[in-house]
Amino acid sequence: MSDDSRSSQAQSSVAAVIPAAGRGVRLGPGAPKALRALNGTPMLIHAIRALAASRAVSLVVVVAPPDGAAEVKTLLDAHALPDRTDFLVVPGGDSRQESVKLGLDALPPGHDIVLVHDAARPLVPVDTVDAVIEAVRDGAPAVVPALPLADTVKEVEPAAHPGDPEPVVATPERARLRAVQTPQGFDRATLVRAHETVTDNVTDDASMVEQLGLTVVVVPGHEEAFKVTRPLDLVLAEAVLARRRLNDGF
Ligand SMILES: Nc1ccn([C@@H]2O[C@H](COP(=O)(O)OP(=O)(O)OP(=O)(O)O)[C@@H](O)[C@H]2O)c(=O)n1
Ligand SMILES: C[C@](O)(CO)[C@H](O)COP(=O)(O)O
Repeated sequence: MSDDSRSSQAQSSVAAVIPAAGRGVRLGPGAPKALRALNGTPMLIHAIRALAASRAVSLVVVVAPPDGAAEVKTLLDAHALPDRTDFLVVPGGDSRQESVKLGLDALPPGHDIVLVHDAARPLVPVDTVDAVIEAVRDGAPAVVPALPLADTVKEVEPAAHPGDPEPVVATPERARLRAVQTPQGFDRATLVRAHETVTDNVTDDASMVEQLGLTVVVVPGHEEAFKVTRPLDLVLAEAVLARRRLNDGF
């Protein structure tokens, strides 16, 4: 990338889309996952604060549960959030991909870099957010934070019937595998094109950019950017928050 284009990217403002429309089936019965409390505060508010902690982020688009946009607007009004950040709330869709697309469609002009961040990753540190933004500003069309795996991974032939044993097909070389987190960062035009082009249902936005044949760059992720998916993740999230409170001297 030339010095000129790098400096114009460096000044471009960053918007974040936060898909928060999921039910949280794997977490068990209750309110939509993003609205459940962690240390008394909704997970979504933690996630918004984590993104808005980056001084580069000037707009956050929250993609609310389809029937929960009004409730989310009320939540945003009721919690302290940075003045320098603007907020929009839009209703989401049936899949994460659809929800992200609805958030993208609501983005006003003027934001050339877009982050997509799961509400279900409420504790991502601001340094990770900034590292993703910096890599996009350095010219990568798509950037994902990721960590090496702790476990060996097996590819299996999925069971035809529940309870049947699953034969192992392969053991991928672990050193080449990464567990991918969010926020994922994109040159906005690339992300829009990916969402307009790719029709299969995928689990993250970066894989849509891969399907366009473009390079996706990995930056170091963070253990605290884990996704709250199952009940034990709530225990871990509360423990991380308790440790942060101790470290902050509260
Ligand atoms: N229709 C959907 C489904 C998911 N998400 C969001 O995508 C993120 C990652 O999804 P996941 O952790 O799988 O959340 P859920 O879909 O809620 O979880 P589950 O599959 O257990 O129901 C979450 O912030 C979730 O709110 C969304 O905005 N719209
Ligand atoms: C985007 C993501 O968080 C990256 O790890 C993940 O793919 C979301 O997957 P889920 O099936 O919606 O939990």
